[in-house]
Amino acid sequence: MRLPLAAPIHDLALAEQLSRAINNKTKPIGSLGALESLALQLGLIQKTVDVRISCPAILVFAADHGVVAEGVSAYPQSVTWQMVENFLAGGAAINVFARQNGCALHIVDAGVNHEFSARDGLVDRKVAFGTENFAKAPAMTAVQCEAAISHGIALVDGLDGNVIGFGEMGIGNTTAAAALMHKLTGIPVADCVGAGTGLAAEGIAHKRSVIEAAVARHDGVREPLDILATFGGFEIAMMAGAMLRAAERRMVILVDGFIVTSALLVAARLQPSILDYCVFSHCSNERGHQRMLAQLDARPLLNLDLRLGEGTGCALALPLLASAANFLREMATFDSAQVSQQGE
Ligand SMILES: O=C(O)c1ccc[n+]([C@@H]2O[C@H](COP(=O)([O-])O)[C@@H](O)[C@H]2O)c1
Ligand SMILES: Cc1cc2nc[nH]c2cc1C
Repeated sequence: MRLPLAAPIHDLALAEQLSRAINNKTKPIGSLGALESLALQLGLIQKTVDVRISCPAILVFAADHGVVAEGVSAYPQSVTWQMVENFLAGGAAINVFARQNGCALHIVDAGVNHEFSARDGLVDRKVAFGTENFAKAPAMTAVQCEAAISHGIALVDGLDGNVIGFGEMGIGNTTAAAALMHKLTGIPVADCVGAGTGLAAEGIAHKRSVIEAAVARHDGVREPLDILATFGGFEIAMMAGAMLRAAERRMVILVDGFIVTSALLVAARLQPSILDYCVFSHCSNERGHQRMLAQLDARPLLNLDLRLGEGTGCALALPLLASAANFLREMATFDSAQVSQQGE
């Protein structure tokens, strides 16, 4: 399988041109804070000072996880397909926020343990009816893992816009994400596990022991793609593939919470330059997300104690991304508005 290549966005001359454009706007230097760094990043990604957000889309990747058989989630597996139906009916939080912000929403069945009837709005890329239980066997075969990555790549080729937001739905996927985090960063499992959909302390301790035992069982696994196949999920692998292709196409990658960031961890091990294209929408309340973000040197835009997933952080951060592009394109300069500069 040929993996997409992400070119670094570094360009000193353009960075200077962008900084000059940002500093010439009618505001004290630096006063738009994180929006200024965002505008600079957008300019470097799009290779222009004329930055714009066009046709943003959020993709929600849904899949099931065999490891739920170990009792690692507060909710039953059936919630995955039931929430997919809710997405298709327009009633979930992500539907509300995407509608509110004029963002297209695509629901992808990456591997839900349910037979859906075909219909508009559901993108069928089912690799299998859920992964294997990684407490007992690798979650997926290498072939399944490659299939999921390839589907992710192809899905991005079908998009017209220049911003892609990542969301997911999958009961049990915080267990997969925590295992990936541990394997890819070396951070102790205890610091990677959290409440997920709402486990109490006892449940979190059990989840930790399930992951620790599985990590010991699959001891020799070292390479990022092997780690992904052993502990990941179909939605996580599909997101990793889609992220890699999005960066190759110089799209902005909007990152949601703990699970989406775990897919990015995998992708960044394969292609470190992918991080140049990422905008981190928020810091999730899931324990572990803060440290995961720190591993990636990421500064999230929002801190709202969200822990929902679905791409909700992306939808909420989208207006900030638009504000960054719009201030750079539309604000008057000191010259054009005849406003005196510092010390003039
Ligand atoms: O995005 C997050 O940071 C996040 C944190 C905790 C839970 N979730 C969502 O909750 C589900 C996984 O939780 P769990 O407890 O079943 O592993 C899955 O559908 C995720 O979208 C999402
Ligand atoms: C109801 C519900 C909605 C979700 N959305 C994302 N993960 C979820 C988990 C549950 C349990």
